[in-house]
Amino acid sequence: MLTSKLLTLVLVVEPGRVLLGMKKRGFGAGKWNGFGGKVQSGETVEEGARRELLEESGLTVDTLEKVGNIQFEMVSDAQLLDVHIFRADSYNGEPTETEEMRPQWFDRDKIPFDQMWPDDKLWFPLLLQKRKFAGYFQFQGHDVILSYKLDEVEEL
Ligand SMILES: Nc1[nH]c(=O)nc2c1ncn2[C@H]1C[C@H](O)[C@@H](COP(=O)(O)OP(=O)(O)OP(=O)(O)O)O1
Repeated sequence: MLTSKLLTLVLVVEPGRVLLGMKKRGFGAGKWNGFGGKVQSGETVEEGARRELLEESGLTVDTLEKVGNIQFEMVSDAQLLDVHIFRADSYNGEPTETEEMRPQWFDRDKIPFDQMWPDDKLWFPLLLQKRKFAGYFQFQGHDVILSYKLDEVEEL
């Protein structure tokens, strides 16, 4: 049976640019990504998102907007990754390098999709346009998408 692991991902967006972090270790190391990780027992998904954002970037946010939910299946792994994606349009603090992530701003038209998870280029345009989405991606390894479904939704 497929069980699933709850994960968060936060994208901090300013009018012309997006903050990404270079993942220095663990799952997805070597890729630019939003900030996030596993939801711990006893916390809500949003609490987990705020905690991971602070741990990985040094930032806090007043408002997190739920923008996406994607399930990832890695073939030969019995556990689905259930990733809840949030957008923050303002933040407090200064982006700070941590043991896990090196933050860097990218202009909206220079997002390094070739150094990101390959699904990101499909849903980033929706996130940047403040549209909500839900999806499912089946991966072989970390670079090949075998199949996927991605839909814009009204509510998450
Ligand atoms: N295909 C994908 N596209 C994407 O954009 N983000 C993904 C992704 N698959 C996973 N992620 C995100 C979700 C989450 O924010 C992060 C993985 O979580 P973690 O950082 O907790 O993993 P680690 O194994 O490094 O955890 P720790 O051992 O707790 O540090 O990668």
